[in-house]
Amino acid sequence: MESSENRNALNPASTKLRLPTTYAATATATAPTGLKEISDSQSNARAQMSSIPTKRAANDSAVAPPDAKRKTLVERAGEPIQPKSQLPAPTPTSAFLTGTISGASIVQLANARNANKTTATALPRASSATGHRPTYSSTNPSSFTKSLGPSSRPPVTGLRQPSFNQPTNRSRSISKPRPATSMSSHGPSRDVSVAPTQPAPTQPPNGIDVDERLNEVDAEWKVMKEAFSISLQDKKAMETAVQMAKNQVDTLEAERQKLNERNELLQKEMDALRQQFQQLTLTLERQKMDHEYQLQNKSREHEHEVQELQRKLKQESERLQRINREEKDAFERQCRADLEGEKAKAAKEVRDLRLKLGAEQQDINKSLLEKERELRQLQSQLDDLRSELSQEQKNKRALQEQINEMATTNGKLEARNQGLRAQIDFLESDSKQQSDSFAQIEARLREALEIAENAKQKLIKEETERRILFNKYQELKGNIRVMCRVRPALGKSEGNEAKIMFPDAKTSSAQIEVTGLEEKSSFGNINRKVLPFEFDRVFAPSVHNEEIFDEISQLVQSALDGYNVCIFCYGQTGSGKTYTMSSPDGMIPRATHMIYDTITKLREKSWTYTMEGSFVEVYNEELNDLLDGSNNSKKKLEIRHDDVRKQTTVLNCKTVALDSADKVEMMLKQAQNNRSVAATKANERSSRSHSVFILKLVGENSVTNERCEGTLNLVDLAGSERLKHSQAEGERMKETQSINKSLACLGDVIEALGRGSSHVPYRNSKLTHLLQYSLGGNSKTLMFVMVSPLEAHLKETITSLRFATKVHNTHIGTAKSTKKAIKDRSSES
Ligand SMILES: Nc1ncnc2c1ncn2[C@@H]1O[C@H](COP(=O)(O)OP(=O)(O)OP(=O)(O)O)[C@@H](O)[C@H]1O
Repeated sequence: MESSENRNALNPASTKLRLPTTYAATATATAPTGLKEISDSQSNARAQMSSIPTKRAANDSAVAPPDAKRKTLVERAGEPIQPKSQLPAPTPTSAFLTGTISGASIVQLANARNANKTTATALPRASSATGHRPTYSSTNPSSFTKSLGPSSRPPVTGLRQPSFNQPTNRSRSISKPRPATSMSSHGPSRDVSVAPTQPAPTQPPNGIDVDERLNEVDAEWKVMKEAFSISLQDKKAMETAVQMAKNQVDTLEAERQKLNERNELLQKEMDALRQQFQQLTLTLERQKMDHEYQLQNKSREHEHEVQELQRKLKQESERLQRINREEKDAFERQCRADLEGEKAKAAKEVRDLRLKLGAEQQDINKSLLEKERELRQLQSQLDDLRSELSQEQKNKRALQEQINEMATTNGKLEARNQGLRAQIDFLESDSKQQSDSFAQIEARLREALEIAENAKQKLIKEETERRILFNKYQELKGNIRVMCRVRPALGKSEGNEAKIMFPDAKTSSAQIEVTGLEEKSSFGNINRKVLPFEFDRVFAPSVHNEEIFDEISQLVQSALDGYNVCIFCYGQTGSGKTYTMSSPDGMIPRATHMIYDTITKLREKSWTYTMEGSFVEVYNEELNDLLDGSNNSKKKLEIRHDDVRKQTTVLNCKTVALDSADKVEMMLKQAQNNRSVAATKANERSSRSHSVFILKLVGENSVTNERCEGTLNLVDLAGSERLKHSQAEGERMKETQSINKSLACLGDVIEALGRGSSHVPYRNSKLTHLLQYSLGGNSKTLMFVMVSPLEAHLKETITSLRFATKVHNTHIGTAKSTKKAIKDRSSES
């Protein structure tokens, strides 16, 4: 792509305009690149050229302005060199100017020319004015060329003719031959033009010294010659530059031509394209019209098609609706037929089922009869087992007697052995008779030992059998048993006693009848209902703890046999729970004493037992260790269950190894002190928490390698009185609410166990969570419902008895149905 500068340079018009100022442009270094390159090759000329315009300018200012038509040196340099014959005859002015281009001599010559123009006589005046004498002798300024020729040279009188070829001493420097270049570059006409510079020696009229004049002329000549030489050099450089410019112009002209041609071509192409465009526009217009026409046609066609399709669709839709209606009718007919068939089939099935049910009903009745028979058999079995048990107990006693006998026999034998040994010693020195008697004695001794060993083995076997039978017996009695105990009135200060009927000691009845509160009938009569309640056993106020314990000792035995046993006392405040459980002759001390005795006896049967006790309370749904007196360092107790061993442990709870009976008493005392006690209006010193005495029993038999792990839980529940009755407030009210909630949870758990529910809500309260493995399952539970004998407590007594009845009705075993029947009667009455 060409730059704008180059494009300008290539413009012929601009080039033409610039050409006259080439030198000035060169001096200011703004010439086009082509020119600059050319000038660079002419370094010498360029240096001189640069000075030329300055000189010329100086001359122009000094010399009169030239004729307007006259061409400048540069212009003329651009002109082609004409043959000599064509050259115009140089005017004196031009010849003069050609010879004197620069320097002060030119000014002088100009002055001289002006002087010549005016008058020939003015020359001396002018010379005198300038201080120089005129160098021209010619009086005809209009024919300057003629004066240059040798022929025209005027003769010099009395003077030696100056010769250019033979210079005199004065003009030695001038007469030196000019350089060949200088000479050769100028034609002969130039030589001719120089000739007029030789002044014709004239004799001045006023007698001026000719030699002096000649010297002056020589000097002037010399100056002129030098100026001429410089001018020639300038001319040559200019010619070269002009030539180059011409070349450049030619090149540019050629370029311009090319560009013109190209421009024309492009113009033509543009015209062609314009024509093409017009044609295309026309074509497009035509095509557009065609398309629009086609589009309209298509649109019309599509409209027709759409109308056709809509018509077809309508027809198809009507056809499908018709088919659908027909199918629907057919399907409805089919469905009705099927329904009728199904109905008939179902009626037949109903008839069959009725027949079948009748048969099944008969079967059920039969099986019911059979069950009743089985029940009777079981009852008789139970009786048999009971008799067996009594028999076994008799056997046991007999065996025990036998063992005792054997032990005495063994002692006797031992004594006899001792005697025999003495006899042996005595008879040691004796003969054969002595040794025979000794052998006899030894054999008898072995026999006696063998009998003793057999008796022991039999005893162990009997013990195992006894355990099995005992457990069966316990199971038959029911795994949840409820007994009722009514405490005696402590004095008249307590108030009137309620009317309670107890069972006759001679009968096996376990029914208690409580005469209820006064009720006013609709006729205004005052009635008192008699409310009967039946439990596994009822203890009258006269019954002591000893007799109570006799009843529960079997459960303690079960704990020793490896069962989890839970005995708890339930009842309102002051009904005798703590008395029954923790008094000095209560269940806890008696149980531990019994356990000690049994453990000691069981040692003979190769059973070794360890016993650990802990005592905790549940207060406001929080577990507290009753054996840890230091309240500050109390750690939070956590319940952990071992699902495999069915055992419960309380983390961070103090456990005491009960290796002596004294430790139990100490433990109970400490627990009593630590137990949360608070005063309520219902009882002066009332326990407001549930206390649980946990006895862990682990037994191992070294002979049979048996191991048993049982737990005995003796629970003293908090008072069960209702919130309204207790008139508790603030903290007491919170305690009472908490107690009631946990007792309700206990009832729910027992109820769920009785129903055989898959989910037993043990976790609903801390108490039931703690006793999880001692309530239900394979464990044995006994609940004592404690009753106050006072009239004032009658309402609470009835509530407690109803709760206990509910628990009692969850009995598992053969007695359950009987008890249920009794319960139904009681509720009816
Ligand atoms: N069988 C009984 N023979 C003699 N006195 C009894 C008998 N039962 C309870 N008592 C006495 O009755 C009072 C209240 O008994 P106890 O403290 O055992 O009641 P409680 O139900 O444990 O009350 P709380 O739940 O408030 O502890 C005590 O003085 C106790 O000695």
